[in-house]
Amino acid sequence: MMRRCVSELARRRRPDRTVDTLKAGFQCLVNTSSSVRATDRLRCSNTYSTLCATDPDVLSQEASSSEMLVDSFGRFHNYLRISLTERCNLRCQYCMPAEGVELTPKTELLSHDEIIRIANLFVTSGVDKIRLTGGEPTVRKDIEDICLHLSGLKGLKTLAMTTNGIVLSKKLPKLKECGLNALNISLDTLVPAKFEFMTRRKGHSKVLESIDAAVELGYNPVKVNCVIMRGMNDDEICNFVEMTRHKPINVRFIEFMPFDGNVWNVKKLVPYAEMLDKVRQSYKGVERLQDHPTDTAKNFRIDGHAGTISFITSMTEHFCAGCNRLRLLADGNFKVCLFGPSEVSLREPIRSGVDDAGLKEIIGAAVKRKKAKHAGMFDIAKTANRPMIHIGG
Ligand SMILES: Nc1nc2c(ncn2[C@@H]2O[C@H](COP(=O)(O)OP(=O)(O)OP(=O)(O)O)[C@@H](O)[C@H]2O)c(=O)[nH]1
Ligand SMILES: C[S@@+](CC[C@H](N)C(=O)[O-])C[C@H]1O[C@@H](n2cnc3c(N)ncnc32)[C@H](O)[C@@H]1O
Ligand code: SF4
Ligand code: SF4
Repeated sequence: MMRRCVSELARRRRPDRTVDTLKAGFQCLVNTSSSVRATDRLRCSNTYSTLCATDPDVLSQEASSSEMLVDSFGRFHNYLRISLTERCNLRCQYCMPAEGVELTPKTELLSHDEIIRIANLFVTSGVDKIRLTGGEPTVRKDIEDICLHLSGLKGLKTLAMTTNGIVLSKKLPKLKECGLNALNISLDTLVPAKFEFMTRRKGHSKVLESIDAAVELGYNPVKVNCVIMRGMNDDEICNFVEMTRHKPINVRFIEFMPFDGNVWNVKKLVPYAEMLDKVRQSYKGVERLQDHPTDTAKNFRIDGHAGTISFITSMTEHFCAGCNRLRLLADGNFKVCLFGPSEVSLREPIRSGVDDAGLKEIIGAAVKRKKAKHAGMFDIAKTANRPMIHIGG
């Protein structure tokens, strides 16, 4: 069965199909087939390699990429999320407890130079996309300098940021000059009073200003991240869809996920299918787009709208088979899965004088231990992880 599927992939290979599509198809087969024996996995993996062997994109990727970034399911990780800080100028209910979180002492946080050293190691090994997150990345005083150094790393194509937009509009022109070329801004409500309730802080109009500033500066699309919680903002889904009518933005409705201290409950989760239903009841011509195999989002266009909408369905339809993401936390811990509790420190070996080969060994071993998929929302909710503000999404 497995062999037949892989040959089918090979037979259907066409120049207009990207290698990523083939790779994701291959990964889905491996990850979803519980009956696949190790020998079959190997055979499939070889078939996949043969499929790709003549593709110039793959040849060049393989020449520059490292085994360190491939996990035991054949997933290649080209996307590193770096959490720059545990601090934030908001206190979102879904992300952190009201009383705040324990902060790591400053001496145990990665320095600017340590961040650049680790990022450089990943980029020279094949990472071509870095996302800066937090906490709130824009509260770091050296954020422009960090962007400048990271965007200068040879081989990095995308330097992205996820931000709450509170102080972004002022900083954005400089950040763009420093090489920030992709932007996701979080906004969960269009009602100022609700914003204050959800984030426990003021600043709604500043976030709206930042979204407009980002559009004016040519970020396209500006992605707007909207965590939907039942009884809180699920009545605003269509108002957010309306924002895409004239603005070239991509509004992404995110299923509420459980993390330490965010009082997750399945009753507060609005499943993807229900959100999509709501949109379809109010809009005609809602059409699914072709997603990239490594996308976190399921993407849709709506007839006549300048922008698009998406759903990030981590809880009801996970997308782990195409996972290409790794995480470096502000304290220097390396985390291979958003929901995997296991972490390994890169800060300690660096401060004990490890060389790059030693660091690569530590990283590679952690990547190889990565699980095929997360454990499911009910198990995740029972397992100790960190508060989201420490992980960065
Ligand atoms: N389950 C899961 N959720 C993720 C992962 N990466 C990001 N998310 C969630 O997706 C939502 C949006 O995250 P972003 O920081 O905008 O990152 P992204 O979705 O990778 O953004 P793009 O690179 O623009 O696609 C947040 O709720 C994240 O926690 C992941 O690897 N697994
Ligand atoms: C942790 S924040 C860090 C970056 C920045 N402070 C911001 O809010 O955009 C990264 C992303 O995770 C999302 N997020 C936080 N807690 C979440 C949760 N419990 N479920 C789903 N998404 C969550 C936020 O909405 C944001 O888009
Ligand atoms: S989601 Fe972002 S803005 Fe909100 S508390 Fe968490 S880190 Fe801060
Ligand atoms: S839950 Fe873990 S394996 Fe699944 S997509 Fe997210 S980081 Fe990747």
